Amino acid sequence: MISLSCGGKMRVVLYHDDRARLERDLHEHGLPDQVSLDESARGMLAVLVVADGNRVTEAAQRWLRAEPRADAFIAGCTAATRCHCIPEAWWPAALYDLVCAPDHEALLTELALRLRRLAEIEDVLDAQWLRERAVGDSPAWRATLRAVAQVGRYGRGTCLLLGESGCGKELLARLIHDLDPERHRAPFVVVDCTTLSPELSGSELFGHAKGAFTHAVSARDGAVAMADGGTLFLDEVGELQLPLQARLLRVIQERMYKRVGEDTWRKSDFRLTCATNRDLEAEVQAGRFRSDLYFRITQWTVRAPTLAERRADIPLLVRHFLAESLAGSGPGLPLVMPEVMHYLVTRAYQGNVRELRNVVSRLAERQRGFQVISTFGLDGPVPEMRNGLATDIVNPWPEALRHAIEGALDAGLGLKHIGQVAESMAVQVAEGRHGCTSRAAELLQVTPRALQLRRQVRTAPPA
Ligand SMILES: Nc1ncnc2c1ncn2[C@@H]1O[C@H](COP(=O)(O)OP(=O)(O)OP(=O)(O)O)[C@@H](O)[C@H]1O
Repeated sequence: MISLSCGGKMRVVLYHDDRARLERDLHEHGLPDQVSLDESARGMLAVLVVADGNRVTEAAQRWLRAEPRADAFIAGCTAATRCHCIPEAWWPAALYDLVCAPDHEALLTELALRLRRLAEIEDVLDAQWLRERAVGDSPAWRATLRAVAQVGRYGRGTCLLLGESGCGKELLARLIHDLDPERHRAPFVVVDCTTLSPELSGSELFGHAKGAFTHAVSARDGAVAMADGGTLFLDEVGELQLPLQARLLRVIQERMYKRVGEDTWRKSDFRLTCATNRDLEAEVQAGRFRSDLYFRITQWTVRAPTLAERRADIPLLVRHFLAESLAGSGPGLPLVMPEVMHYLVTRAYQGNVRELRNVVSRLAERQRGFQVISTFGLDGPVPEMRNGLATDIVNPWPEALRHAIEGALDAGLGLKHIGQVAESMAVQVAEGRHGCTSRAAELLQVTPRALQLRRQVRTAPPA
C-alpha cells in the first residue's frame, strides 16, 4: 500500500499533454502548501493522471511504466472518459483516489480539493496525539488510518468497521469521532450489541418512561439520546436481533425515536459508526441481517488489518504496551531482548492486538523492576531467530542495545542507569541459563544471597 508521508513535502508529478496549463490551473484552484510540483522536492511521490478521450488506459500504462516506484496514483477523468477507466484493467495497487468530474474545469477544482485533503490527512497521520494512540507505521495500518481520517474529517455518513476481534475497531471508531470537526466535543456512546438482552434492549437503546415495565421506577435516556450531537457506536452490530434492526433502521432514516412506554417522538442527531467481525453480507444473504439496514450503515466501510498483516508494527506496539504496563514504576523503558522480540513478532495472535497487549502486560508484570525483558516466563517456546520476516523487523542485539542506551540518554538517565541495564541483562542471561541458582550466582561472581537480594531490590517498587 501507499505511504505518502516522510515529514517533508508531498511530491506530485503531473502528467498531462499541456503540463504547464495543468500546473497553472491547479495553482489557481488552491493547491495546498504541502504539495510540491517541483520534481526535485524531497518526499514520496503521488502521480496525478489526467487524461482525455480514449487514451486513459493507454496513458495510465505509459505512466505506470515511467513511474514504477510511485507511492500513489490519483487518476482523474471527466465524464466523457469515465467509461474508459475500466479500473480492474489498469488500476495499480497504489491507486489512492479516482476523481471523476463532469468536465475539465470541474475536474481541476476537484483534484485541487483532493490534494488539499490528502495533504491535510498526511499531517493528521503524523500528529503526535494520533501516533501515541493508534500506534503503528506499517503500510497496512497507515492505509487504514488514512481511510479513517478521511471518513472522520470529511465523510458525514455512516461507517462500518470490519475486522477480526481485537484488531482495533473500537479504537478506529473513536478516532473517527475525534477527527469529526463538528462532533468531537460531544459524547461517544458505545453500545455492545452482544450484551443487549432481548427484554431490555429497547430501553437501553431508546430509553424508557417511568413505569414502562416492572423495574422502571424513573424515566431514563437510552444510548440514542445520549449520543445526540456526537457518535453512536454499535459494536458487534451483526448480533442485533431482527426486531431491533427494524427499529434502528427507522431511527437512522428519520433521526426520530420513541422511548419504551411513551408515545412522543423525540429527536437525536448522531453520527452512526458500527463494527463487526462477522461477514455481514453473508448474514444478509442468510436473512439474519436486514439488507436495507446493511446499506444504511455502509456509506463507508473500512477494514482493520489483523495483527498478522501488520507484524512490522509489533516492536512499536510492544514498547507502547510496556510503557503502559510499567507507567510510574521506574526510569526509562526496559530493553526487550531480541529473542523476546523475535518471539513476539513471530507468534500467532488469534486475539490480535488485544492478545499482544495481554502477553506484554504479563511479561512486564513478571519482570517488573528489571531493566531488561528476557525470555523468562514466556508462554511458549522461543523459536530460533531464522525467520526472514522477523529478522527484518527485530533489531539485532547491538542495535537493540544501542536503542536502549539512546533511549536512556534521551531520557537524561546517564551512566548509572545504563550500567543497570547491562547488569540487569547479565542477571537475566545467567538466570536464563541456570535459573536463580548458585550456578547463576557463580557465573556472575556474586553469592547466591546477593543474587537473590538483587532480585528483591529490582522487584521492589521504586522509591
Ligand atoms: N494501533 C494500536 N495502538 C494502540 N493500541 C491498540 C492499537 N490497536 C488496538 N489497540 C488496543 O488493542 C485493544 C483491542 O482493540 P479494540 O477494542 O479497538 O479492538 P476491536 O477490534 O474493537 O475488538 P472487538 O472486536 O473484540 O470488540 C484495545 O486495548 C486497543 O486500545
